[in-house]
Amino acid sequence: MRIYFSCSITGGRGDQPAYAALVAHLQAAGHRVLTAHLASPDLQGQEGGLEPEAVYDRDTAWVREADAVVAEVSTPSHGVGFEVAYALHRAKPVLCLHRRGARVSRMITGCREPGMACAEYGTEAEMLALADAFLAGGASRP
Ligand SMILES: O=c1[nH]c(=O)n([C@H]2C[C@H](O)[C@@H](COP(=O)(O)O)O2)cc1CO
Repeated sequence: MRIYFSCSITGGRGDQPAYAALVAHLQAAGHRVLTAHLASPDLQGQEGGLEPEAVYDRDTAWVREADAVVAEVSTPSHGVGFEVAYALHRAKPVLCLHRRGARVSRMITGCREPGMACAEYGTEAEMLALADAFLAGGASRP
């Protein structure tokens, strides 16, 4: 599947190791992660020179191209929240994953839009298993 992986940049990069593990796992399973670069530890260097309009146009095109969105939402991020809503309103299945105990907006955890799934994990292995289950079944929902 073509997957738009979404994660915090401006909101903070404290969960970057989890982003990297998730993207590597999805790629190893044969998925095409359109935004794999977002998991990189030196992302700011790669994205820093881009104009905001270029980022917006590129990323919204990738969301439209994707079969599903997998977002790691433990670290609050305007961009991730926007991408989640943008995807849902184009009937893309969305999975929002967050660490147990992370403070996540109730606009995410309370969202009951068609195609939306939200799950918490305790360990990295649990996070990966949740993503697998979503892509194997839940991601086929309209
Ligand atoms: O430079 C960027 N490149 C980029 O692709 N994004 C997108 C992808 C991420 O899933 C999301 C992160 O948003 P934010 O920067 O508000 O945390 O927005 C966001 C930025 C910076 O706002």
